[in-house]
Amino acid sequence: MSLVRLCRPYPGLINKDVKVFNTWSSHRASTSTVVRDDPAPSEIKPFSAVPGPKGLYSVPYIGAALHFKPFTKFSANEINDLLTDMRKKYGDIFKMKFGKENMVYINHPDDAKTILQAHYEVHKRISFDLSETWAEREKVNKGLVLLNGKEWADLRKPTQEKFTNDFVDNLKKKKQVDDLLWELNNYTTESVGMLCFNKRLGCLDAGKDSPAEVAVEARKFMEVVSTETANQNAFLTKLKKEGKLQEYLEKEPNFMYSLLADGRLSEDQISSVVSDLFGAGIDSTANTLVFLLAQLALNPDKQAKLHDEIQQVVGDSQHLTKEHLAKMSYLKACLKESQRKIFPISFGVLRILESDLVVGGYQMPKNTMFAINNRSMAMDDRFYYRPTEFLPERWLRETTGEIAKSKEFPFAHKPFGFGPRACIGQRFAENEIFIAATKIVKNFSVSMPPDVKDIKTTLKIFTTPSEKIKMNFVERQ
Ligand code: HEM
Repeated sequence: MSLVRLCRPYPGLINKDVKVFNTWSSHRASTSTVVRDDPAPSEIKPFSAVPGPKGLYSVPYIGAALHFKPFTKFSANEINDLLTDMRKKYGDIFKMKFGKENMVYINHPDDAKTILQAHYEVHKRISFDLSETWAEREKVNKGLVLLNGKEWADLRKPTQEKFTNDFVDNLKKKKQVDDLLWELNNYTTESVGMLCFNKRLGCLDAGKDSPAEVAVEARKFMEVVSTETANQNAFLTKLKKEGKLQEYLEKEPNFMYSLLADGRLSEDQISSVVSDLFGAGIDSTANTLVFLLAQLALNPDKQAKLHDEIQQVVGDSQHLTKEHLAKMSYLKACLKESQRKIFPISFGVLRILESDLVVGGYQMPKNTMFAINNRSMAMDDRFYYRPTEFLPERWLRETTGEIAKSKEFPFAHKPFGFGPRACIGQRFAENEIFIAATKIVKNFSVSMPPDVKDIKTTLKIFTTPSEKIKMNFVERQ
């Protein structure tokens, strides 16, 4: 099983009959350039009228390949530039061949809203791995949904802080790192490993073979998951027999126990849930942290502003509390802005329609595949003031005027997706990122070599830097 399969947030495909549901876009933007009227029913156009490349480009499989080198200037890695080009040519909705199907690309927040808010019963997924057997995993899905919410995200806060401190101590010794993503992979593996297995994996211990290394190799990765699941199961069963389980759980809330206690799930199924979480939780958060720290390094004025906020809110306190985090609006704005500048999911948020739907004036039939082109919207000056700049201020509650126009288009930026199948790890990831960023910026001034002016990315499920990121960590006095 590939790590892509484990990490991808778009597991397999299932088919069920669903009700017909019709709606059309209702968002009203106040910015004159983007106000759009809902079409009268007589004006609704058929799917065949959705614009897009035609002729050879619409031949299954071959059509998609013709958009790339050597036929055009775009490499596969530059698909987002190609899509932005297409938007300029065809407008906010266009379709292109994706294998043998059509993929409809959505470039306007109104239409993104219509699609994300539509009614989905089964949430078919667009799979990147044809060997996927979702039916197997569907049985455990309810477990995942039950886990959605604040409680389990809070489970690991105290230990999270402990190993964030270890991570910071390591950085104090190192002073600079040549591969920031690798360091952060260790941090996020430790973090999500603690969530999944209730124990430290030792990723941050000097001189030890890092489980993060193990995690990038799929076979060993599954070994870690199944061994730890079995260990955890045995441990909890022993506590239960000894009558000590309740006491243990009160002191040490346990994520895996909530799955084991569910009774509907076998150990294999729990391994499957946990491997999803473990896989999805490593690359996603590590890359997001890399880009956040890189943006702060590239924008020292914003870093100074964040440091001021941290000093004001946290001061000399050794412990970060949730009250501290609640007050740090600039920190949250920095993360949101960093995710806007570099959208974490390379392909954007994807959906398959389960019933007919009018989107942007077109009648889209059931089973239409949509890609919300978040990256293109993020750089669109109809929705963002000076979109190429890192401006966390645009997200602050008190900011008004043109700079804040992004707040009128919440559906342009959904880095964790939306609705019942939105990211299950959002709160956990945000906590992890906020704690790490606060501790790092509190302790260090971060910078990159002076010749680095921007971050280039490469196309993976989770957007990742195309080159190793070197970062200096200069301890603050
Ligand atoms: C910054 C970090 C992360 C980002 C940006 C991110 C983003 C996403 C996105 C965009 C989706 C698809 C949502 C949709 O289609 O509406 C998703 C799904 C998912 N994410 Fe995350 N994620 C992150 C961290 C995590 C973590 C830490 C975990 C686990 C601990 C996790 C577990 C999952 C799972 C299991 C799904 C599939 C949910 C389902 O299909 O019901 N993610 N994520």
